[in-house]
Amino acid sequence: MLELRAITAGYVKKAPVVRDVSLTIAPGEAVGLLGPSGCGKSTLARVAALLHRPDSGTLVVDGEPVRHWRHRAPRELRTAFGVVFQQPRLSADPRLPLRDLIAEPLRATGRREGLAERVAELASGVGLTPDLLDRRPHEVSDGQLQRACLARALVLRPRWLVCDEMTAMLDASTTAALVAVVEEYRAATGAGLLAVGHDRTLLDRWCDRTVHWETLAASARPAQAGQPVAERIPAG
Ligand SMILES: Nc1ncnc2c1ncn2[C@@H]1O[C@H](COP(=O)(O)OP(=O)(O)OP(=O)(O)O)[C@@H](O)[C@H]1O
Repeated sequence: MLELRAITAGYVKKAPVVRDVSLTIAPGEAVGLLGPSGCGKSTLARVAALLHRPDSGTLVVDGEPVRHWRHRAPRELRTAFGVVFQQPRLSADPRLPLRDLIAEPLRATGRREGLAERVAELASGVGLTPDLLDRRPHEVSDGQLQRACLARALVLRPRWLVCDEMTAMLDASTTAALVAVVEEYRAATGAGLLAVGHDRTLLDRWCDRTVHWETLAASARPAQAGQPVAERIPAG
């Protein structure tokens, strides 16, 4: 279970961009998060993935309240999350060939055994041909780089995936391919998913339910009769 309880977070102490927001994702569940640009979706996603410390509120991961974020978080908790961002070029070291980019988390956590095989298996899974693995980010397309970033997010076999507008820059066929990779991984491992986006149709198809930003702050307070706190839309 991933529980964001009454989270307030932002970048300037007295002007939080996320105020009193609560959201719970059940084990294995896929939740889509929709909302207008600039409302704070990415900030909340970063709190959920241990990348941004909230000003107040509690994040509970699989029953454990989180006390530390970023490099201070315990490694086993940090590696429970795989994160993919909207702009792969901002999250990829431009010096690394794609094979090293994908392997980065394995090296950083000292898991070198079977590294080459794991990278090859994931690269093939996300649709990267072997010749692309020797190229650096500036030598591949956005879609190819995003495939590598997704492989990197999966390489440590996370229990939770946070996809923050993962497909916003991509065409329809690459979008479908990346969503299929995420869903295959989730089917095989039971990982839960928070998918942030603007494309309601995509999120409705992809996720078990889609939540609207406007309803999230209300869910921190007792719901009033007749007031929906989240919208459940059947997948497909
Ligand atoms: N590093 C930062 N420093 C200061 N302000 C920031 C920072 N990152 C985001 N913000 C501000 O916080 C607010 C929420 O940003 P956030 O990226 O969480 O929104 P979002 O809902 O994900 O938007 P979008 O859908 O456009 O990606 C915005 O007003 C943004 O300008």
